[in-house]
Amino acid sequence: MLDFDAAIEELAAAVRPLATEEVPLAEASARYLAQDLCARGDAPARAISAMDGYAVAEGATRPGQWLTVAHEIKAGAADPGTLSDGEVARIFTGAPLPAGADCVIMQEYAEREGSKVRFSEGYGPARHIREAGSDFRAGDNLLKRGDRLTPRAIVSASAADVATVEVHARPRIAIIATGDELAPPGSAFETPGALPESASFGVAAMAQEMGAQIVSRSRGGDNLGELTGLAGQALDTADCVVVTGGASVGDHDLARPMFGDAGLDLVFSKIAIKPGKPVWLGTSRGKMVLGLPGNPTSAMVTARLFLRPLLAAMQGGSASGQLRFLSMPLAAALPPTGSRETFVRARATADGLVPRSNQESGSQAPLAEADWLIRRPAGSPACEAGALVEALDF
Ligand SMILES: Nc1nc2c(c(=O)[nH]1)N[C@H]1C(S)=C(S)[C@@H](COP(=O)(O)OP(=O)(O)OC[C@H]3O[C@@H](n4cnc5c(N)ncnc54)[C@H](O)[C@@H]3O)O[C@H]1N2
Ligand code: MOO
Repeated sequence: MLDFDAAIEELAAAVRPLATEEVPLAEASARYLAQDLCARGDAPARAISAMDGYAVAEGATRPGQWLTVAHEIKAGAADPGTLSDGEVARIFTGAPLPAGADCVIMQEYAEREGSKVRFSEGYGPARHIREAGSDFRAGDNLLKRGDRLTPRAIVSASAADVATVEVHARPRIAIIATGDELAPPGSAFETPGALPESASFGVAAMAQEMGAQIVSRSRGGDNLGELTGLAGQALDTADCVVVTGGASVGDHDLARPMFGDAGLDLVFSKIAIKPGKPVWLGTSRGKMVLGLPGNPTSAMVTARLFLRPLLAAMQGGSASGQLRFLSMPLAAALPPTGSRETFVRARATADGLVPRSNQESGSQAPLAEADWLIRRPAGSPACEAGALVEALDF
C-alpha cells in the first residue's frame, strides 16, 4: 500500500491546472493567482504622517516655544508646501509631510491659540512618519503565481494598484453519494433501513470553502446501471467528480466500476492511513475522479487530506501547501498506533490538543468538535500529555 506522502506526490503529478481568466479584484476573493503580482508604485508614495498633530522641523522645536501654524495638510493633499523658520503645519494621519518637516508631534502634546501652537514636554523621540516606499517599492513582487487571494492578500493586491488579476478557473465539482441505505436528511428516520446521507454535505462544504462550484449532487443506490449513468452525467459537466462510499472491497462497492464505461485510469487506490484506507484517485475522460470512503469520518478526513490539495492544485496552487502540519502540544495521552499512519481527530484548547474519545471512522457527532488532525506515523508508541505532535487544521 502506498503511504500518505507518496500518494500526495502522485496526486500533485496527476493534476493539470484549469484555464485562466482575468477578473476584477472585487470578484477575486479566494481565487488562485495565475500571475506574479507586482506593485505599480511605491507605498506610501510620499512620506506621510502616522498621527494627527503638527509637522515640525524637530531641530528647531523646543517645548514651550510658540510657533506659527502656517499650513493645514489633509490626506490626499497634492502639494503639502514648505515650512519656513518658526513655522509648523497642522497635519492629519495619512497626509504628506511638507518640505522641511522631519517629525510629527501628536496633537495631545499641543496647546493651540489661534494661529499659534506650542508643545509640552514629553512628546518623545518617535517621529511618527511613514517614509516613502517603507511598505513596498514600485516593482516589488507582492504576491506570486499560485498564491491564494485570501482576505489579507486581497489588501496587498489592491494596494499594488491593479484593477484586475489573472486567476485560474474555479473547479466545477460533481458529487455522487452511493449506497442503497442513504436518504436525504429530513426523511431518513421515518424510512425503515435508511440513514441520513451526511458525508456529501461535508464534502460539498469543504469544496466550496476551497473555491469550487458544486455543479451537481446526486445519490445513487448500489446499482451499477444507475451509477454508471450518474458517472457519465457528472463527467459531462464537472472538472472533478467526487464519489462517496462504495470504495471498499464489498460486493456492493461500485464506486470504481461505475466509471468502467467512461474508462478510469487510477492514480492511486488504497493508502496506508487510518481512517480512510480505501480512498482512491483517478482520471476519466480527462477529469479528476476522487473516491472517498463512505464512513463519514473517513470521508471528511480523506477530503481534508486529498480533496483540498487536489482543488488547490487544479487552481494552480500547491497541493502540499494545503498540508502544513504544525507542531502542537498534546493535552492528553495517546495510545500507540497500528500498522497504518493515523490521523487522530482532536480539539484545540488552551492546554493543547485534546483527542476526541470516539475515534470510530463511522462516527459523525465528534466531527462537529474536532478541528485538528494529529498525524501519527505507523507503529508510533504511546504518547504522553505535553508531548509535541504534528497537527493539521481540519
Ligand atoms: N473486508 C473489508 N471490509 C472493509 C474494508 C476492508 O479493507 N476490507 N475497509 C473498511 C474501511 S477501512 C472503510 S473506511 C470502509 C469504507 O467502505 P466504503 O467506501 O465502501 O463505504 P460504504 O460501504 O459505502 O459505507 C460505509 C459506511 O458508511 C455509511 N455511509 C456511506 N455513505 C454515506 C454517506 N454519504 N453519508 C452517511 N453515511 C454513509 C454506510 O451506510 C456504511 O455504514 O469499508 C470497510 N470495510
Ligand atoms: O480506513 Mo477506514 O476509514 O479506517 O474505517
